[in-house]
Amino acid sequence: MHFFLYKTQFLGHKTLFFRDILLLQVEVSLSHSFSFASLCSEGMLCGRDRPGEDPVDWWLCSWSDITEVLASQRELVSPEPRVFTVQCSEDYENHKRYPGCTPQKCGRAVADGVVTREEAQVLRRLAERGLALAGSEGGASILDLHSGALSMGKQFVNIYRYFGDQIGDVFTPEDFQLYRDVRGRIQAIIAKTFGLDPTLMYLTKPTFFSRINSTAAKTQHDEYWHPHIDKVTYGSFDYTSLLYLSDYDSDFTGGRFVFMDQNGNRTVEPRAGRVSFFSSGSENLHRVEKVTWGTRYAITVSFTCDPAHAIADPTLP
Ligand SMILES: O=C(O)CCC(=O)C(=O)O
Ligand SMILES: [Fe+2]
Repeated sequence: MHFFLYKTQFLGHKTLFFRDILLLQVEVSLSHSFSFASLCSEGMLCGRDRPGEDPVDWWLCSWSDITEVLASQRELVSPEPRVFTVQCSEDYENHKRYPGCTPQKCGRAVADGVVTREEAQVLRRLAERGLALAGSEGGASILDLHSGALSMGKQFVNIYRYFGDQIGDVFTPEDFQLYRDVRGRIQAIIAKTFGLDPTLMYLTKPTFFSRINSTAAKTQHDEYWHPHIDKVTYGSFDYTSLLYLSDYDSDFTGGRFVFMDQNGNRTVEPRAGRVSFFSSGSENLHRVEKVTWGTRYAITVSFTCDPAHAIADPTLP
């Protein structure tokens, strides 16, 4: 159950986190003709929080727990992606527009025909070797081949600097070629699905491998499960994609990806070789369920429309 708080003074909105609960604070001006029912939309249960106590009214809302599976691990979504259109949020209006790239059509899609399971296995082994060099003390570790960031204990090190000469024994030029090739195919399918010019989309940071297991979090970096909006969390993102490198239910349990819509949850079950992609604004609020058993590998591959935020493909030093 997700709880939302509304405050009666419309000055904007912000999202706050409290443990696993997302608090969405919407302030509505008293002069604004305001019907609470219009905020408390479909599927939500609302009530007044601490009535009479606060000079400003707070409303506590819970969103429905109805869950729809957009793609289960067992099915193969191929050759065409399965596309779900959603209305774009206003997030993009506060940013410079880049014709041919800025989302005009928003939504989410799942495609199993872009990356083969064999390719996913090669990338997973790459992630396993890289992350075996260090890793977080908590349950979530990352490896960013672009910046070199690698989780180590409670912090990060630069894998290229820290492991210098050893890097050639861990990654091969063929691994990096596959990584670049796969990111190009993901870029192409996002462009085709959303009607974009692929040459006007740029890879952005962070783009990283993740390894998640059920070990308890030791620092905030390990808390991957909070609901979030990628454009808010990471700034430059316009399109997010996830390439899954392991299978829900056989390699790990928990760890499903959840879109948190106003009228319920919509999940994508990870499947090795599955690419899930979506526009990065608040139309795609999401979270990852806690992993309860096993190890989950994925790559977050992010794209921006702003050339100033572009990053280059990684190369071996
Ligand atoms: O690994 C996933 O399924 C999602 C990760 C995510 O939400 C993110 O990297 O922003
Ligand atoms: Fe995310």
